[in-house]
Amino acid sequence: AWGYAANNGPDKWVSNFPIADGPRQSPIDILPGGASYDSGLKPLSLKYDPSNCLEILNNGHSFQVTFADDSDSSTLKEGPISGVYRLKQFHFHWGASNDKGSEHTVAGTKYPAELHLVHWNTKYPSFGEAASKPDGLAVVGVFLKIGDANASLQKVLDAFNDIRAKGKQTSFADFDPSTLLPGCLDYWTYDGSLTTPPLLESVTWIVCKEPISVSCEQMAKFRSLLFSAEGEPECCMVDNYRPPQPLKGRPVRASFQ
Ligand SMILES: CC(C)NC[C@H](O)COc1ccc(S(N)(=O)=O)cc1
Ligand SMILES: [Zn+2]
Repeated sequence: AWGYAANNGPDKWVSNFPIADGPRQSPIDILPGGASYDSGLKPLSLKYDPSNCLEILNNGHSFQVTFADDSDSSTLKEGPISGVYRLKQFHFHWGASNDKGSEHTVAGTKYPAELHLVHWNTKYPSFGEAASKPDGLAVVGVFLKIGDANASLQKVLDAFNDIRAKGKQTSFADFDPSTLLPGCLDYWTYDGSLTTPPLLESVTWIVCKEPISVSCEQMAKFRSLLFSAEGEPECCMVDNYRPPQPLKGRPVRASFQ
């Protein structure tokens, strides 16, 4: 099965997922100078209902917080998208040290971690259906930068003791993911893909320019999770990021000047 090790990592994915060499793969290195300001881009409209928060789980690649998506109570609208997209889950990617970990990079700069808020287009019946459509998903990416401890993030990290190993999950209620968003919602946007297998080219990427803070101690907590399941040799969950992929002529637009 795919992973992030030398024998099953990003350079090996193309053998089982040939779309890995496709025309709209993610992540990318964002060059601010190469992005074009588009005054037609609207501000993001993110409205989340904490009561939709269901559980937190270690899926062996990252940890994710899953939301009830059977109504339009936690949604993304406006921005570069048309229609209504529902929040399905959020998760992170991070490094073994603070000099790497994000998937998108900005003029070559890597952040220690990156948050992904995954939404699906309600013109389709489900996340699974939407995931195979070119306009099926919209993922909001937020960079994490070393600084003050993040009180909102700490609530998520406090649940880690129950999900240390692959396959573990626990209930996680009443969390408002908007508390993880930066104050300024200026963004870059481009057409891309899932950054893990099946690497489907169905994602409108919306990457926030402003990072949120995370402390060194909080980053250490991320690194206490395991890729491995209980009873297997322990393997720390670190460096679960795909490196930037070729832009292949895609435009990157900016919502700000
Ligand atoms: C094809 C569907 C049904 N299954 C997909 C699977 O759940 C993985 O989903 C995802 C969802 C989001 C991302 S990312 N890092 O691009 O935000 C990657 C994989
Ligand atoms: Zn992701």
